[in-house]
Order: sequence, then structure tokens, then C-alpha cells
Amino acid sequence: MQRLANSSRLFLFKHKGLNGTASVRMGSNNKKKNDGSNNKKKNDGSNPQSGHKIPERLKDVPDKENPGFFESVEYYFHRAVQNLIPEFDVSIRARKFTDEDIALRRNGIIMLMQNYSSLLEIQFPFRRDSGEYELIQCYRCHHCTHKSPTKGGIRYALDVNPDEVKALAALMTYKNSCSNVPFGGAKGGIRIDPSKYNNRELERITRKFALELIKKNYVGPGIDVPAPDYNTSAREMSWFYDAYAKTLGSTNINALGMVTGKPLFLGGIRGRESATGRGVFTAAEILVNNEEYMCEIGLEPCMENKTYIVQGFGNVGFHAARYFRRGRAKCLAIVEHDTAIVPDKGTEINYKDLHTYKITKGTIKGYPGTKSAPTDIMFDKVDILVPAAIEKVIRKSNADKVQAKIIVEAANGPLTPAAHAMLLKKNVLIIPDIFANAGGVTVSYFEWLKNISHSSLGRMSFGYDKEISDLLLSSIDTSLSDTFNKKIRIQKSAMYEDRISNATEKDIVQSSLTHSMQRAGRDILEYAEKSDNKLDLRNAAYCSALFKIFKTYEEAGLEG
Ligand SMILES: NC(=O)C1=CN([C@@H]2O[C@H](COP(=O)(O)OP(=O)(O)OC[C@H]3O[C@@H](n4cnc5c(N)ncnc54)[C@H](OP(=O)(O)O)[C@@H]3O)[C@@H](O)[C@H]2O)C=CC1
Ligand SMILES: O=C(O)CCC(=O)C(=O)O
Repeated sequence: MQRLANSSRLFLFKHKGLNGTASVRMGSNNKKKNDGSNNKKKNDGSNPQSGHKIPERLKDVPDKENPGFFESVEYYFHRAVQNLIPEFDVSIRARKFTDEDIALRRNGIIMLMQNYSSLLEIQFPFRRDSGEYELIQCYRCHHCTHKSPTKGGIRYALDVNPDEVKALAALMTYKNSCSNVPFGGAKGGIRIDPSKYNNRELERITRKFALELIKKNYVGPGIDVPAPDYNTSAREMSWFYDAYAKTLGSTNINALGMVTGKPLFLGGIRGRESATGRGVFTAAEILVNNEEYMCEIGLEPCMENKTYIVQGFGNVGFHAARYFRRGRAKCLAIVEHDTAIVPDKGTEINYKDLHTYKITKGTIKGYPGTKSAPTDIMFDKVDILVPAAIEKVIRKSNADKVQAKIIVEAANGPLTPAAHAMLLKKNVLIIPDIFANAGGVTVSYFEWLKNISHSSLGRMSFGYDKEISDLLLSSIDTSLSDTFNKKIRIQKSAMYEDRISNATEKDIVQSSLTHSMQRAGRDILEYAEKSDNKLDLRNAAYCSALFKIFKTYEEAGLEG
């Protein structure tokens, strides 16, 4: 298939920002032509000709087998900034700054957008039920605070460390912006293997961590709002909330908004638990239904019968797998760290049942109607690979084994920059984390809105909407009857009747989530379209995110 992307093409596009419309040339292509070697982007997508340089310390990131997680995100950040310099400058120029000031101001904002704002490291002694003491290490990082509150999950794992939380917090800043969630970015974690603690111990650890953050005014409904992530769920969020409600939050009417992903009866929202997996599927669907993109990678533009493999059968993987099945895609394997399972020919996995099986048995191994397979089955030939476990699972040393045509990054950072570059070269379509897994934080935002407005979504409008639509139909009846001079009654379909009479919060959450993903997807594809490589959706997603953050900082002013 002829690639549409062409590195020697000039792209003139219009950006309609708050300061009006500006024409900008993107990337390196606005350079005059020479021997052709100088004015092209490099294979890794970086664009040295833009005037913005990737810092020397990050130069070898795209070659490393195991780069730092934060430096990988920084590397993607700088690649995107190289593409955005002309847009940034047009935006500043419109505010009547001198040429010298434009460069200073632009570089100042770039510095703000890249670096984290603060990183809190907490250690506290903890007495186990056995009587032994341990020192528990926890972290919370606030990345960009251009919008308040900051937002991002809390994970429990042995490899939680400062580098990881910084990277995950930065990803949250860019993810929120990419999906138009009006928050800054944050992330936190506790360095424990939760499977080694009983429930009472986990509750005490969670409450202690929460209290440390509360005492320091580091979390709160308008400051920083945690949520579930790897190895945490609604249960930990309840403990977190309760620790706040019983202390500083006892006088705060918005206390419920201090954490999201809570259980329903504690201010949670319908649809949050499945939101990340649902969003992963929606992101995939947007691309899989796009004829041009499917033509580029040689696939039919429809979800039906596409094959998929999911790595990680936790919250995100479970729901993503369920939605792919609902979209009539065909599961080839589910991969966990101890095993993989492959459905017997002609059978389909009932994911809810498999989820219960995993909770009861502690593994997916032996699930009826499936065979065990080695975990490297994830590198088999498949249309869609969904890594939904942890970061850096696809690296320089195994990227060439990947045979998938599409990778949907359900986990945060599952590909290293080296793997990303190698797979792009192989024409693999990578749907990046900051877009693909944004469903979770999007619905967390809806939960926060519900909490601070003290009303479930739709509560004040369902009855009114029904009355108005009944009135509309009866006025159409009257008008048709008058026109044709006989009694005419519009028949309501059963689906309409059901939707309008039985509307629930979940309907609003799900349709708003789909709308939000579609809008973010459109913005990303617009950036991809005007770049040198339209398959590089990561770069396009970063551009989409960074421009909005840039505008926020720019318009707020930098002197405060
Ligand atoms: N929860 C959310 O709303 C969001 C999560 N994410 C990201 O999605 C990813 C998964 O999160 P989530 O589903 O919540 O976490 P969970 O803890 O619910 O699930 C993680 C799953 O991955 C499995 N797993 C861990 N390591 C491996 C491995 N090396 N190979 C195969 N499977 C593995 C775990 O198995 P086991 O149980 O045996 O350990 C578990 O089944 C993380 O990167 C997270 O940051 C992103 C956005 C939102
Ligand atoms: O729901 C949220 O606030 C954050 C979810 C999260 O941690 C993530 O998107 O990585």
C-alpha cells in the first residue's frame, strides 16, 4: 500500500486558537531544500531542524534496552515540542511580545511543561499482625499544576520508585490534556507487594499513607485527587476517603471529591470500574473503523473478526477483553505473568466468569474451555495486541518478535522508545497510552463533578427531558394531524421508550465517555495528518496535549 505520509511534503494548516487563526508550517519541512538529508525528520521521529534540541542526556534513550521511565516520557515530550515550536511562537507573537521575548517565554513554558512540580517521599514504620515492624515507603508526585486539582492513580507494587511515579505523573498531565480533562497530572504509589499482606494490614497501610498526605495538605478535592491504578481498587479508595472524612475533610462539604474510583454507596459513579477498558476499546474502534489508517496497515476497516490478544487480566485487561468480544472481535489469547490461555476452537471466553475464576483460584490457568500456552504467545500473529499490565514489556530486545498490526497501549508505558521506533518502522499502528487508556480518568472526572455538585448525573434532567420529548412528539402529532386533516400519532420505538423512561447515570457516563474519546481522537488525527508520519500517533497525541497545556500557561502569565 502506498504510504500517504511523505517526508518531503509541506503541510500548511490553520490553528484556530483563542487568539484567532494563524497559518503555521509544521515540522522540518519548511526548510529550504538542499541535498535532502538535512531537512528531514530522523527515523525516530525527532526533528532536529526545528530549533528545539532534545537534551544531550536524553540522546541515547531511543537506543536503550531499559531506559528510565521518566526519561522516556521526557524524550517523547521533546520530540513533540520540536514539532510545536512554530505553533507556540505564533501563539506568543499574537500577544505582542518581541522576538527575543518570544523565545524566552516559549522556553520558559517548555520548562514548566516538562518538569514535575513536586515529589513527596514518605516513610513510616508499620506494625504487622505478626508483631514485626517494617518501614513502608510511599510516593506522590504532582507534575504540571497548570490546572487544579492534579489527578492520577495510586499503585501498590514492589517496583514503585521515584522514577516511576514521576513518569506516571507526567503521563497523567499529558493524558488529561489530550482528553480535555481539566486537571493537572499526579501519581503515587506504595512500595509493597499487596499479596503479602492481609486485608486489615492493607487497610492500616492505606490509611497511614492517606493521613500523611492529608497532614501535608498534599491531597484534597481542589488540590490533588487520587484514584485506583495497578493493584488498587474501589476498596483502597474507600479507606482513603474515610481517612479524610474523619479528619480534615469533616468540615469540607466537598470531601467526597478527594478521591475517585470509590464504591457506589460512597459517592462513586456507575461505569468507573469498566471505564478504562471501555475507553481502550473505543480508542481502538476509532482507528479500526478509519479506512485510511486500515489501508495503511493492510487491514479491513471493521472490528468484526479482528483477532486480539490481551496481556494482563486485571481491571483494565478484563474489561477491555469484554468490550472487544462485544465488538465481535476474536480472542486468540489472554496472557498473565504465570501463564497464557487460549480458547478451544469454536468457544468464546465468558470474561465475567473468568474474572471470578481468577479471584477464586488466584490464576487463569485451567479455566474450562481453554488450553494453557506459553506467555510469549503475545508475540504471535494477531491483528490487535493489548498490553494491559505494566510498563516496558515491549523493548528493544523483543520488539522484533511482535507480529501484531495494531498495539493499543492499555497500560501506561508498555513500549520503550526503542520498541516504539522499531515497530513504527514495521508499519505497526500504535495507539498511545495517553489516549488509549484515558477512559478511566475521564470517568473519574465525571465522578468528581458528581461529588462536588452533590447530585448524580442526570438527576435534575431525566424527568424534564422526558417531559420535553413527550411534548415535542405530541406537538408533531398535532401539527401533522392539522396539516393532513386526520388524526396522526407518531409511534415511539421500544428502544426510544426504554431509553427515555429508564435513563440512568450509567447511560450518561457511557455516552459522554464515547464522545470524549471521539473528540480526543479527532484532535490527534488532525495532528497526525499534518505530520511527517501519520502512523506516529504518539507524537500526534503529545502535540495535541502539549499545545493545550502551553496555551494555559501562556494565557495565565508567567510572572506569578
Ligand atoms: N485502573 C485504571 O483505571 C487504569 C489503569 N491504567 C494502567 O493499566 C495497567 C493495568 O492496571 P490495572 O488493570 O488497574 O491493574 P490490575 O492490578 O487490576 O491488573 C494488572 C494485571 O496485570 C497482570 N500482570 C502483571 N504483570 C504482568 C506481566 N508481566 N505479564 C502479564 N500480566 C501481568 C496482573 O497479574 P496478577 O494479578 O497475577 O499480578 C494483573 O492481572 C497499569 O499500567 C495501569 O497504570 C491506566 C489507566 C487507568
Ligand atoms: O482515574 C484517575 O484519576 C487516574 C487513572 C490513572 O491512574 C491513569 O489513567 O493512569
